[in-house]
Amino acid sequence: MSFDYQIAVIGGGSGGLTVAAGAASFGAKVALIERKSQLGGDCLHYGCMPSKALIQGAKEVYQANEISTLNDQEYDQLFESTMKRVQTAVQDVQNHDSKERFINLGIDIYEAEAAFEDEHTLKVGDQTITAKRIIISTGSSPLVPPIEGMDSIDYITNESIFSLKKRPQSLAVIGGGIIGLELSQAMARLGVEVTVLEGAERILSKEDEEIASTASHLISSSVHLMTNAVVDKVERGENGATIHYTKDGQSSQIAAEQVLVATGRTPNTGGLNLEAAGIDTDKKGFIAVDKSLRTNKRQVYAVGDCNGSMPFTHVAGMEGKIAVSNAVFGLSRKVSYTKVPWVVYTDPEIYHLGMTEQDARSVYGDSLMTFKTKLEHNDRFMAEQHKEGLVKVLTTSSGKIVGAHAIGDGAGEWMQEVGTVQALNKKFQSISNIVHPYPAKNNVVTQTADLYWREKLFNSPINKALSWYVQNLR
Ligand SMILES: Cc1cc2nc3c(=O)[nH]c(=O)nc-3n(C[C@H](O)[C@H](O)[C@H](O)COP(=O)(O)OP(=O)(O)OC[C@H]3O[C@@H](n4cnc5c(N)ncnc54)[C@H](O)[C@@H]3O)c2cc1C
Ligand SMILES: NC(=O)c1ccc[n+]([C@@H]2O[C@H](COP(=O)([O-])OP(=O)(O)OC[C@H]3O[C@@H](n4cnc5c(N)ncnc54)[C@H](O)[C@@H]3O)[C@@H](O)[C@H]2O)c1
Repeated sequence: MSFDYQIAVIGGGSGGLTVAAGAASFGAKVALIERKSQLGGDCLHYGCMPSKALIQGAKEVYQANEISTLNDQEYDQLFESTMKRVQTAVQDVQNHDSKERFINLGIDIYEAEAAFEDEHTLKVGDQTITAKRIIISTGSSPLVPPIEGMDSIDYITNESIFSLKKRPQSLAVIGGGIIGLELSQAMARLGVEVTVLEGAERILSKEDEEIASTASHLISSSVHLMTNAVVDKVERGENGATIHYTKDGQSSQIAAEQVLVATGRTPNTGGLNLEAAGIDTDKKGFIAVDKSLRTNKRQVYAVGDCNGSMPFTHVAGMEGKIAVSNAVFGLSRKVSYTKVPWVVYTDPEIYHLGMTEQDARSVYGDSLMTFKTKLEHNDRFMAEQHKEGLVKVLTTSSGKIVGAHAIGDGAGEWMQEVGTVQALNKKFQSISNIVHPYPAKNNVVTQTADLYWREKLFNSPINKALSWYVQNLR
């Protein structure tokens, strides 16, 4: 049977663009179908890029306010200029992810919504195309919880917050996960009164408990954080919305000019007509895949947010590369998430790799080794007076890294050293032998690795023999 294309990719975001460019560079005939007029997906338009631009702009406003207290008018102006800067940043990256770049790679781009007719055939607008293999990378959208009255208010999500033109006086954020906290802190720094309502016991429930509790303490200096706060109902208020919630059995309410919903993600599968191809989804509607990223239909793969694995851009990229090897070369490369880090871009940043202490303890019990350094014990953080935070690395007794976590100024950058060592299958203590420039922030990682030797030597017979040698023979 002949097909129009060897590979058809549905979705022109982080995952889809990796697959399309990779497959084309190996000589495959590729179709890329994206329903929006621009490529780039959520990360570029409503996610990573605008949020990081906003966070940086807000940080500068915060620093300006530390030097000289800003008034309302100044906050209004700075809010507007920060939002313009966000759009400029997105446009800069957009230029890099232009359609021309992909057309020049020999890819046929279709601007249309794709829907399956069968496992090799797609309806693409008013055309029909066939492909030997199809890779779905349709991403995800904000999951809006079924709270009474939600339809009656003009709530915002990550898809609309970056288009705000005017500074709201107040913002209620439903959800204290990564999106909720990154955006809450940035908005608070831009002069907005922010309240986070988190239904669970703690914010950042995927983070190590000690790290999340440090984050909670630090972020609560600018944002009002409420945990165990279950939103029961929202309604249109005089100037915005009224949010009714129950906290510790007590009903209460707050008013806010804007309400941001940040309560998780739902896959973009609605218009795909997966049933026509007989493609299975899991209970939450994410596309079910095996470790080779294949769906139950062997010629169809799914990568990125739509498969529900780990909703991060670098994961969509990693999965995209594996899907290219498997779909183009017929390999059976398997995906593994054990060495995938992430960063929460609050200030200070949070670095996360592998198991939390709670999870690792349940797997390794008393043999788990925990090495911790508070940033207040490191010269550079002392010098800069950014002493809040800590590093925590979890290893087996032989030094194999099973988890690494940190909260601190720039942690997303300097902690990756631990991730790199883990990816190279080296032991944590090997970092001790690498000379680091003084006083780079990553010295705190070396300090933590030194603790491994201290602990090992302290408990070992070699240490006792050495002490005897020094005391008696030197
Ligand atoms: C506020 C926010 C901040 C974030 N920050 C970070 C961060 O700092 N670091 C990080 O790693 N991750 C971050 N993420 C997550 C990251 O954005 C996603 O994990 C990533 O975009 C997923 O890539 P994807 O290719 O799966 O989906 P997307 O990039 O969303 O691409 C999917 C594309 O498919 C298209 N599409 C959908 N259905 C169809 C169809 N039927 N036909 C044709 N086209 C279709 C969509 O229009 C879209 O362009 C953030 C997310 C949010 C919301
Ligand atoms: N820096 C980054 O890499 C980055 C930044 C932003 C987003 N992301 C990705 O996007 C994903 C989605 O982020 P998110 O913050 O939406 O999801 P999340 O799962 O991190 O957090 C959602 C939070 O909302 C709470 N919640 C759910 N329903 C609620 C309700 N009705 N009332 C109150 N609280 C409620 C949950 O308990 C949870 O704490 C993340 O998991 C992450 O992978 C990554």
